[in-house]
Amino acid sequence: MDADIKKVLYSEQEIQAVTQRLGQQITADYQGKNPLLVCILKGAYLFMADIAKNVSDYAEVDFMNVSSYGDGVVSTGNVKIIKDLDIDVKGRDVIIVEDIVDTGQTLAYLIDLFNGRDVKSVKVCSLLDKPEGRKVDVQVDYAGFEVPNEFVVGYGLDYAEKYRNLPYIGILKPEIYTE
Ligand SMILES: O=P(O)(O)OC[C@H]1O[C@H](OP(=O)(O)OP(=O)(O)O)[C@H](O)[C@@H]1O
Ligand code: HPA
Ligand SMILES: [Mg+2]
Repeated sequence: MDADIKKVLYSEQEIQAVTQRLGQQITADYQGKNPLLVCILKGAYLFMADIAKNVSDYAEVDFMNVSSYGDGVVSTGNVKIIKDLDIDVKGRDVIIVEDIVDTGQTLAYLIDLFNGRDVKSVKVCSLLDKPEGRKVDVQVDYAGFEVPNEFVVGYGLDYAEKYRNLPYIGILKPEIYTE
């Protein structure tokens, strides 16, 4: 599978170190608050597990599946809810756990949605941030790594559902999606 990867950006070890750092920051900031960690499927499935293990105070977890890329490398701009949360977010301190913030459209949609559901607070923890991809202005409160304006895969991130199980983050060879 590595044959499709142009360059490895972050190794499994580097990702582990960053999830520890972010987990410790969240623990310090949410002492005694029982935050709700909301995993945005499918991309954040591995990151969520690592973040949750590194938050060493009480936290709850829930899962939401939203999609806007389908099988392509460009956002359709249309964020679809495939599975909603089970837990009521009203009055909760919500932390959205994302794999990547690219155009920012998914995040903007989710923040609006949660504010409309009367959360007490909503913050964002994303493994990757691609600032050059931004179309809407959104803020990432807990960010792992900045990535260049290229299509990246691995550690949860896919192209047409492939590569999610790679243990590292890499740039996908453009010929894979242009040929
Ligand atoms: O900032 P944006 O441009 O909105 O992109 C970020 C979102 O896009 C990807 O989800 P995708 O729609 O590919 O669904 P998936 O997580 O199931 O792959 C990714 O996992 C983020 O949720
Ligand atoms: O670079 C990316 N890779 C995979 N999924 C994505 N969703 C938004 N940007 C990306
Ligand atoms: Mg995807």
